[in-house]
Amino acid sequence: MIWRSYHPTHGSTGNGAHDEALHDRRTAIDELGAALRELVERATVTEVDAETIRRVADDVRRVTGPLADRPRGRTQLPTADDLLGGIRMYNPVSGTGSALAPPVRAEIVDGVVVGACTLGLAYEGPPMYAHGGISALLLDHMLGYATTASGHPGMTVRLDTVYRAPVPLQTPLHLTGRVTDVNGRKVTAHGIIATAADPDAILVEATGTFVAVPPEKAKALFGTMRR
Ligand SMILES: CCCCCCCCCCCCCCCC(=O)SCCNC(=O)CCNC(=O)[C@H](O)C(C)(C)COP(=O)(O)OP(=O)(O)OC[C@H]1O[C@@H](n2cnc3c(N)ncnc32)[C@H](O)[C@@H]1OP(=O)(O)O
Repeated sequence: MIWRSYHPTHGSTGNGAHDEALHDRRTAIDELGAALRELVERATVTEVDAETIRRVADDVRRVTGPLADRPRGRTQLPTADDLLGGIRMYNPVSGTGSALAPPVRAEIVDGVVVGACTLGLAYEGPPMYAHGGISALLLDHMLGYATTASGHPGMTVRLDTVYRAPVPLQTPLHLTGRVTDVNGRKVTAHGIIATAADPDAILVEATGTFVAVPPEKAKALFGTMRR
């Protein structure tokens, strides 16, 4: 069963005009995110001469100017986000507006979070393969998604990662995350990275411990957050 698809254009408030404007904003953010990811990837793989690189750097600085008009600080949520609905446009793993995210697409199939992405050369660690920290990032996200979807959201307090084989770049990947134990405030989850072509051959696996944040801690950590 597909329980939920994590896509930025989902969600409705019941207010037609507001929903349309929100949908349009998310679509625009999605478009800019895709363009930024293309820029990052092209800038990573290019072997053009230094003069061309400098010219592009100047051009990029010029075009980003209009985005500086209305910046938000760290206590302000993006207006396009829906925190409780799970829409985070700039999440560095799944956010379609993020230049850093692959982005991972994930959904719940029969109680397991199943994700897909392809990592470009911008994520390179050892030549031709993903940086180990990127694999840990993807798995932390998959496990966090699984704990949230199971009704036991929490923050990562521990992530044990086992690297069995290098993760190839420019190759469709298959990721999973599932909750394996709930013990009071503590939730344990497990996930893997494999290639889509051979999903049973585990390249990286991780076991994580997540802890529900008690109200007083939540207030101290997130109390200054505003829309
Ligand atoms: C609706 C559906 C939508 C679905 C769509 C959603 C998609 C959404 C995807 C998002 C996916 C994001 C996934 C990324 C998730 C992060 O990246 S979270 C960011 C990284 N993590 C952090 O910054 C957390 C830092 N840690 C902390 O702030 C504090 O530890 C916490 C979490 C607030 C807990 O503090 P505390 O309440 O003082 O906890 P404390 O009493 O010390 O410990 C509680 C229990 O945990 C245990 N514990 C604590 N630390 C550890 C440890 N390191 N190891 C083992 N046990 C530990 C303690 O022993 C204790 O156990 P018991 O004694 O109760 O048996």
